[in-house]
Amino acid sequence: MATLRATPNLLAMPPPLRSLLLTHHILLPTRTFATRPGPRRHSIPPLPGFDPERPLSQTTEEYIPPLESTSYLPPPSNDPNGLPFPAPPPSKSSLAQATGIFTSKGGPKFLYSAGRFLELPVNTHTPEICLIGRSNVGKSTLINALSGLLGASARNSHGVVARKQGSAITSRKAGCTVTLNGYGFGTPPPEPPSALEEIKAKREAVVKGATRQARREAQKEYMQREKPRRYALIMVDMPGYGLGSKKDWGVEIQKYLAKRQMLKGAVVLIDAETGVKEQDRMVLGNLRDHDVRTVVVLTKGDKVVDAAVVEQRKQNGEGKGGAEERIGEVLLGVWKELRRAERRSLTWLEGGDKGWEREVWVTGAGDPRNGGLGVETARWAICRLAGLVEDKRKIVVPGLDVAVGKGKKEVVKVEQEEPEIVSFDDIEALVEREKARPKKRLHPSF
Ligand SMILES: Nc1nc2c(ncn2[C@@H]2O[C@H](COP(=O)(O)OP(=O)(O)OP(=O)(O)O)[C@@H](O)[C@H]2O)c(=O)[nH]1
Ligand SMILES: [Mg+2]
Repeated sequence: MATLRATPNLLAMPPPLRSLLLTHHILLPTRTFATRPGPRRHSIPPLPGFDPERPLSQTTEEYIPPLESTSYLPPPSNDPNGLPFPAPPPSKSSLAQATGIFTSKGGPKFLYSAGRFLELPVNTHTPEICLIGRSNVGKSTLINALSGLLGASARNSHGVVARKQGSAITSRKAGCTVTLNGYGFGTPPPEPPSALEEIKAKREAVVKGATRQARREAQKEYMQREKPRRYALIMVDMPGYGLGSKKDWGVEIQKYLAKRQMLKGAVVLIDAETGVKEQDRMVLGNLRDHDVRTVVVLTKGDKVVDAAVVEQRKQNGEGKGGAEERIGEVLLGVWKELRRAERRSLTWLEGGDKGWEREVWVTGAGDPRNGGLGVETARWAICRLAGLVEDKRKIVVPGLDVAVGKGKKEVVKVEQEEPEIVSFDDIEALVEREKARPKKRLHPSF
């Protein structure tokens, strides 16, 4: 908007300057500070049965639970149909315990962003779990959902707001996360009295040392002491592999998997829409080679369910459609890959302490209905992997007794698909290779 506010003053100016200043003042718009309304936000009508405040366990009447369960076990060998077995959920108190760890202290605390393994802060006492998966599979979205962000907010976490609230940045474009990002969750258990006593003694030695030299040494020791634990759990969001990833993705991640002292396990995310891909096979092989305990979580389960519902409605009205079957196919593919990877190791075994867990979890962290599909149980699965909750379930399969809880005897024997015949020479070569494998060494800074 042009303004003539300065014209009277211009008359007092020397004539050669008047035309110049007049042009400047009349033709150039001056800045006004009037407040303009911002772009209008569209309000989306809520979906039937959608209540963002409601936890997953309390479903509304209209809401159709999309799947029978959010975790599945491989089909028992006596099942003629060979369908994945829906596992019963953990107890409500156990789920609440896991949710408490992820959502206490008002959510996660963004701790660091490291481009290289050597840039990672030393961690000697907090259990650490890493999220690993192809680019765009939903790693960052899952971190947000685990920490309590609901559906749409978990997947649309961008810009300054996300940075301020410490949530993981997500994007539709593959290759969004390019560093190892650490997030701290929950309150740690109180330090044992002996640890507190030790710190007190070290502090006293700094003041009461007999000589100056002794006090200096005590000070050095006090500064190098192990700092008290600040979080119950640290989750590391990794850069994705495949499309949009950096060329040297593998180098730093391999170092991390081989040397990170407090790494309790890896959560491998697999897209429920596309299933296992070549790069996932490579990663399962890496986890096997480094004996990292592995849990598989399917992401974008909501999309599979939605596609199945749409198809069902087109054909003959309401219903869940073939969601269970579609997810089931992917699950069978996952177990097949895990068993294929297992064949090349003598230690990374099904159900083993350093192997892979047979229970696979289904999530749809970006699903706005009821705050995300399977998020609550995924929290529990991660806490179990970190050793923070105990599995007390006793799962009974008709005709078989399958116990998955800690310390219970495993009696299920699942038949291998595509049995592979291995010669004695091959077995001997495998044993030799295992013996020759260098022992896992700790990072020099630990
Ligand atoms: N419908 C649905 N969309 C999801 C889900 N999880 C992630 N998405 C979408 O998938 C896209 C990628 O999500 P990110 O969380 O950024 O994926 P990422 O694995 O961290 O990707 P990189 O950082 O590139 O490795 C985003 O557009 C999300 O909205 C889900 O469970 N359901
Ligand atoms: Mg990411």
